[in-house]
Amino acid sequence: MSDAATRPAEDDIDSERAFLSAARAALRRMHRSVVETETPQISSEDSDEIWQNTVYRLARERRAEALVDLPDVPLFFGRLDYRSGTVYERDAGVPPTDADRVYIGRRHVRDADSRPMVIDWRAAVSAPFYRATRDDPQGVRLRRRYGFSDTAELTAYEDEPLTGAATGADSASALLVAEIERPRVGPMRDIVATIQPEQDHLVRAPLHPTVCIQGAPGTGKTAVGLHRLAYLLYTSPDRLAGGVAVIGPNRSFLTYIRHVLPALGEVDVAQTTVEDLIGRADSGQAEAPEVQRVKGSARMAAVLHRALWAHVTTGDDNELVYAEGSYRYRVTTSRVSETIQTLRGATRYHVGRTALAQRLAHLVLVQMERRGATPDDRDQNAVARSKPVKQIVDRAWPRLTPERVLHRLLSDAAFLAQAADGLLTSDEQALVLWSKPYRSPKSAKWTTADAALLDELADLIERTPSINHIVVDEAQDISPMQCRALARRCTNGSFTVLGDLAQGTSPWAVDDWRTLLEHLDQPDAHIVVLDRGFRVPAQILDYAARLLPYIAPGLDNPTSIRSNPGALTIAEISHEHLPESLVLTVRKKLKGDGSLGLIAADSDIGGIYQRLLAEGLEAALLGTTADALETSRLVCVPASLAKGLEFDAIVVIEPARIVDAGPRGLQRLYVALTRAVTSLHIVHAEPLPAPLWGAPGWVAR
Ligand SMILES: Nc1ncnc2c1ncn2[C@@H]1O[C@H](COP(=O)(O)OP(=O)(O)OP(=O)(O)O)[C@@H](O)[C@H]1O
Repeated sequence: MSDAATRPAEDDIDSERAFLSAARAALRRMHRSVVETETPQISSEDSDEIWQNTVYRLARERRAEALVDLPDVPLFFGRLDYRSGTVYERDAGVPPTDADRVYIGRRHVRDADSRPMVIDWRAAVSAPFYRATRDDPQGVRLRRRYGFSDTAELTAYEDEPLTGAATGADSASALLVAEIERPRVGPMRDIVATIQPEQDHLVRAPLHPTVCIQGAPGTGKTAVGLHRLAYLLYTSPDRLAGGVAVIGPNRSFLTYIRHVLPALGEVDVAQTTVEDLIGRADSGQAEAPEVQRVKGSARMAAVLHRALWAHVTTGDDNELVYAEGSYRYRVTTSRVSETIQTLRGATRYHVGRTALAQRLAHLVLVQMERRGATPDDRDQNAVARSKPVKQIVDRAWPRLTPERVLHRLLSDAAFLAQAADGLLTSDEQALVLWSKPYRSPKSAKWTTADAALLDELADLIERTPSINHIVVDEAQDISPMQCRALARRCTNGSFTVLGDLAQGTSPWAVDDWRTLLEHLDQPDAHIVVLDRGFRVPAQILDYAARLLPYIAPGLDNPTSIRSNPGALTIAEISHEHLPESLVLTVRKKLKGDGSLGLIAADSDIGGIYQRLLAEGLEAALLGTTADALETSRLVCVPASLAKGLEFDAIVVIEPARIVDAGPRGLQRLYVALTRAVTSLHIVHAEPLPAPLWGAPGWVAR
């Protein structure tokens, strides 16, 4: 597009600035009018009307909040020009203009006569801003993108005429590149001004079916997922009234992305990890990967189902005798057993328990009626709650908690063998069985994998409430049992699944999306690939892609929209000089703008951090404070927490130690190598992992 870009004339910039001021004034007027309009109060003692008053008041407060002008957020970022009369109808007597201009921004702004000044980017009218091309201009004659200073002052624009023949290979927009390369400080920014066509198709894809995005590092998966949610909340508020959530891989990542949705006007979205969503785990309770793998397998669902229902028994001495005055009503053991058999497994466990009490009561009531009595619902409930009925129910269908069932399963080898027969091998059973059982369910320390099992049991016992849409980021790392936990929280809803098979580092990491989508109960999901990288310059991305044949042979090498010949440097240093060389590198890098991330094996990063502090450098250690990414430009990142993050410059220390730190080490290294926006510097004393041998062509010593 740069062939068509124009250098803005000062006059034009002035008139655009004037329009921006006018739009700001209009927004202030809209805000004032909401604040000053009296909310109709229905004066009444009636609780419905009091409720209505509250709803009015809250809606007005929310509307007023949405109309606050944020001084550092530009009110619009783009413009579409159409032939006059294409978009707006002219009022009689109003002289025609040379073009219909549609300004696109983060929200609607209208003038005093209710004519639109700025259109919300999510409105259908805004779609051509992201999608129109010279081949398919959609009526657009010119697309204009604006550049702003950090204080939201309009400083530039870039024009792209869409009339005339396509010129073939367009290079990346200068404003897009400038936006990506704008130095980072703190949390992730929205990309609403520069969403690319392939991303826009995903952002605006319908709510159903589920969309699954396989994307190389830095292709914008997270950005797309968050913008898609903002879009869906705008276009389908009623269908999402039951709730939505964003699931991220860890709390540091959630802190990193937490401002994106609020900047897009969505302040009420729950953002959490799958572990926090499920709850129940004792944080830090470690477990061997091979045990986690068995516990995370979907076969465990059938084991748990059997284990739970094994508690429902018929027995030989279940005769029910209900006494009322001098009368005795009897229900025989075989009748009781038959009732239990019909109910067993037909509903959730606790519903079945209540139903059993009611059915037994009903059998007693039938006898009362036969005797000429006319019992009603109250009598039925009294019998259901009576001691003889309760005794039978407690014996045949005991009250259970998920913890009680799982405690028994993981401590009682015979019970496990019975529940897991034909589902888990004896080796697998031995793996999951506790070597030193906890004394009681209360004293048990539950791991992350146990939490998903408890959640499964909880749902078998009582239905889990469901919401309407879940965005799952870094989904490749989620276990089948965790997928089931998500699926049951979104029974009739849909998902946006984001991930990269090459970045799978958990013991459960999948190597195909269809399997994971089956566990999420979304077999009809659309799988879409994003392979145009925005974050990482080509030199770094190509180098990291040397790992792909080893970690994800089915994936093609990604491409990058940016090239920077000096982006990658590698330094081999002796063990002895490495710490000192690292400090020098850090000092040098800090002279530039933006953020600097140091990534090393988890066991090494603490020492590196201490060394930097001892050298008087101001650094933060990720994972120790919630706001590490905001308090310092220099952040030490344990390799296991690097996922999803990005920094302007990255230093990766001792790649071989990152690889050797545990299973899926090459995948962890791939994540570490792909975090840089501008430059990646690798420092090592130990030999590099074999796939990285051989000079990439720009090695620094
Ligand atoms: N259209 C765009 N305009 C501007 N910046 C973009 C665009 N798309 C992506 N980016 C930027 O590229 C970077 C990478 O985006 P994002 O984190 O969403 O990628 P990802 O695919 O989730 O990466 P990873 O797999 O490494 O987590 C971010 O800084 C994001 O803002």
